[in-house]
Amino acid sequence: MELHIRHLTHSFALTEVLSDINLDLHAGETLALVGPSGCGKSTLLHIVAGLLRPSEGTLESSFRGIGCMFQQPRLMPWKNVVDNIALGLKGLGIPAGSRRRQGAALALRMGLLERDMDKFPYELSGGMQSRVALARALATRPDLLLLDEPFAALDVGLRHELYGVLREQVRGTGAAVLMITHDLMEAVRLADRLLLMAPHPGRVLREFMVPRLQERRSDDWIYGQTGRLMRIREVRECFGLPLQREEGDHEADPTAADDGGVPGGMDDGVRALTGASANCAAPHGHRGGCVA
Ligand SMILES: Nc1ncnc2c1ncn2[C@@H]1O[C@H](COP(=O)(O)OP(=O)(O)OP(=O)(O)O)[C@@H](O)[C@H]1O
Repeated sequence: MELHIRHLTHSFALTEVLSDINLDLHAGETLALVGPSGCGKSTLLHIVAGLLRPSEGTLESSFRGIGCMFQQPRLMPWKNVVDNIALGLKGLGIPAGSRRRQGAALALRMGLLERDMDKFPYELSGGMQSRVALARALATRPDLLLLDEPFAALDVGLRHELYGVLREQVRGTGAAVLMITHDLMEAVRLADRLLLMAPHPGRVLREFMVPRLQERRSDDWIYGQTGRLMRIREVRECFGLPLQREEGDHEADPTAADDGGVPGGMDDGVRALTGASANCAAPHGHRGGCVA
């Protein structure tokens, strides 16, 4: 199962918000879209979800089931927690009793409590609503998950717990994940690849890969790799961060040897794949070559 996007462009009225987007996603892979507000990440996700038709370009997908979680939880106000989570299961022909059991089990995995099961969305905090929305996206065990800032409303403890739930689900189903996050550290923790997007119009500036296996990514390693990313000029410029170097800082080089002490000296740290189209002629999907 795979998704291929080629030369995708999208405009709202006369404003081009996405320009020449190329993207590949395969089963079992997690791809994080990162970039400043307004660079078109959600628009791209909506297009992949089939909610928007791109102005130009092609999108080919062989994924069969899509689970979505958008920025707004979009829960059904007249359904309680369990029924919101189990919404998609009805379409799969699962009987009501079993739907409720599966919905309740997922709610518990999301850290919700027995007493929350019958609550309606207006009775839930923002974080609880987003957990219900994430549970709903996972419930049908889709082979493609589209997640727009799924952990944004959660405290750090819950985040960690739900990272585990997502990882477990991906491992169990072999699903591909296309996720948006504003948190670079989260992207380094969860993704196999990162697409750095820039605005006006929204475009892919650079692609990074994170070769290290997720279970081997310790907090220290993640902090270190995020620090490396944050020192790359293009990343700083993209987020409007000041271009200053502190004494003792090294020029950022995402291909540099990993500082996590990998046995055998193998480098599995974050590394740049394709470069900015302006200064790198490598076609999309080319591995290696262009570095920061
Ligand atoms: N339905 C719409 N009609 C007109 N313009 C839109 C519409 N949806 C989004 N836009 C515009 O498209 C651009 C990209 O928006 P989008 O929500 O995709 O960005 P984003 O990168 O997801 O932002 P954020 O990180 O703040 O969520 C913005 O300039 C936004 O104003």
